[in-house]
Formats: sequence, C-alpha cells, structure tokens
Amino acid sequence: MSLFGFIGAGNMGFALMKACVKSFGQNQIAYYDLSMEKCSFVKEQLNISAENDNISVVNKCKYLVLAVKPQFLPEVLEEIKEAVSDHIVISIVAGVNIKSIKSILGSATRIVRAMPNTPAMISKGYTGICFSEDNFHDSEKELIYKFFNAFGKYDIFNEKLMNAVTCASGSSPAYVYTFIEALADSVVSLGIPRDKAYTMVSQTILGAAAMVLEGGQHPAHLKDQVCSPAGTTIAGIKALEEFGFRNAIMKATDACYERAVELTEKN
Ligand SMILES: NC(=O)C1=CN([C@@H]2O[C@H](COP(=O)(O)OP(=O)(O)OC[C@H]3O[C@@H](n4cnc5c(N)ncnc54)[C@H](OP(=O)(O)O)[C@@H]3O)[C@@H](O)[C@H]2O)C=CC1
Ligand SMILES: O=C(O)[C@@H]1CCC=N1
Repeated sequence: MSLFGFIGAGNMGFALMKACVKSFGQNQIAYYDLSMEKCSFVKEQLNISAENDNISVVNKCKYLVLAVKPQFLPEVLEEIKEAVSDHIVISIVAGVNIKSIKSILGSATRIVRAMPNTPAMISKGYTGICFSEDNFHDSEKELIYKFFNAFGKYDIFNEKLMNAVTCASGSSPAYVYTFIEALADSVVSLGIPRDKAYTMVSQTILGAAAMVLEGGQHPAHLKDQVCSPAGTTIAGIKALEEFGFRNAIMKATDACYERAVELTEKN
C-alpha cells in the first residue's frame, strides 16, 4: 500500500510526485499514465515503477490524485468508480467541479479540489484548495495539509472561487515565463549574453516577489521606490502603460477565467 496514488504523470502529475517524494518517500507513491514514455520518465527520474493500470493505483492508495486533462476525466472516473471506496479523491483538474466528479463516483465520495502550479515541483508553488462538504477526520485533514505543504504555500477557498484561483495560480506561471523571455530578449538585443539575461531577469523577479511576500509592503510603494523622478524606470513604466500592460494582464485573467467556466460547463 502507498498513501498516494496518481492517475496521470504528465507535467503536473510529475511535478507533484517529485515534491511528494521529498516529503513522503518513494514508497508512498503509486501512479499510472497511459503514456509509456511518461512512465519511463518517472521511473528514470524518481525511481518509482508504474502500476499496470488505473485500477491498481486506486487499489494501492488511500489518497487518489486525478491529474489528467479535463476532457479525459469522465472516462477515467467511469473506469475507476467501482474501485473507489473510502478513498479521498484529490482533483487538480482545471474547471471541473466537485459536483460533477461526485455525479460519477457517487455522492458519498470525499473530494478535495485543488489548483496547484508547476513550481510545486521545487516546493515553491501556490495551491488553492477546497473540500467537499463531507466529513474528513482530523488526521486525514492533517495529512492533506502536509501533502499540499510539500508543494509550497496553500490556502483554502470556497469552491465558487476555484476558477478565479486558476487564473493566478495554475495558469499565471506561463505569463511570468513569457515576461522572462520578453525581458531577456530585449536586453540580449542590447548586448547582454543570453544566459546572463535569464539569470538577471529571473533573479530580479524572485527578489521583487520576495519583497512583497517577506517585506509586507504594498507593490505600488515598492514600485514608487524604484521610479526616480525623470529617471530610467518611469520612462519604462510610461511605455508599459502606453502599450496597455495592466490592461493586458486583466484581459488575460478574463480570458483564462472564461475558459475555466467553459470547462466547468462542458464537464
Ligand atoms: N500544467 C499545469 O501547469 C497545471 C495543470 N493542472 C491540471 O492538471 C491536469 C493535467 O495537466 P498536465 O499535467 O499539464 O497534462 P499532461 O497532458 O501533461 O498530463 C496528463 C497525463 O495523463 C495521461 N492520461 C490521459 N488519459 C489517461 C488515462 N485514461 N489514464 C491514465 N493517464 C491518462 C496523459 O497521457 P497522454 O499524453 O498519452 O494522453 C498525460 O500523460 C489537467 O487537468 C490540468 O487542468 C492544474 C494546475 C497546473
Ligand atoms: O492550461 C491549463 O488548462 C492548465 C490549468 C492551469 C494550468 N494549466
């Protein structure tokens, strides 16, 4: 028996398993993925062999993590429904709500819906979580918190907010990577070597984020401290505003949210 079973070992399943190994050890993880390539990768990276199928994963664990794409979730749930008993099902599937999972697994199934992000792999992630209304024992909740703690910070939300959480936890690392690429490209064009550009930009983002998280100061105040009167930064900020920087971020959130709602409606 293992504590945790993962169905799907792709980008996010693998990221979570990697962090889980550090907190719980290889023996506590069972998994299966349809792709033999993914299973070989997990074996190579984490030294954990895949189970033969999804049912074996369910039979081997108490906490079952669903980490397949939303469109594949119904067939996975249909496949495992008879094997699920007193498991706690942890779904990280974007847009899919607890009610719809219960409609296949049964209303008595206890579910935790979560939205992590890929930095979970190095325990620097952020996860939003919500619980189905059912009773969880204190010891189970403790274990669930330990599970999410392995990935970084987490908070508990009402399920109504989970699609909104997706916009700033699950999806936004991609925006940050796009920002890193764009800023790095722009200084490469000024002569900075590419490897230095990535380090410079990423370390700056890390530092700026730490100032907000650890310094407890308002982002606007921190921004103002960087902007010298008639200086270089305010010239850059002016250009960003001219090209709709904040508006672009807000539009991205609108689009991300709309897509999450579409996934909720479809699933
Ligand atoms: N990527 C991210 O940053 C985040 C993703 N999520 C959520 O996590 C889930 C997984 O996303 P992600 O890891 O990116 O997706 P991936 O496609 O990388 O991984 C999903 C894996 O599941 C496998 N799979 C498909 N059907 C089955 C099945 N019936 N049984 C077993 N395995 C199966 C896929 O195999 P194959 O490739 O052969 O289809 C694939 O390897 C999604 O629901 C997404 O919303 C949540 C937060 C962040
Ligand atoms: O893009 C997606 O749908 C998934 C969910 C959050 C991050 N990736």
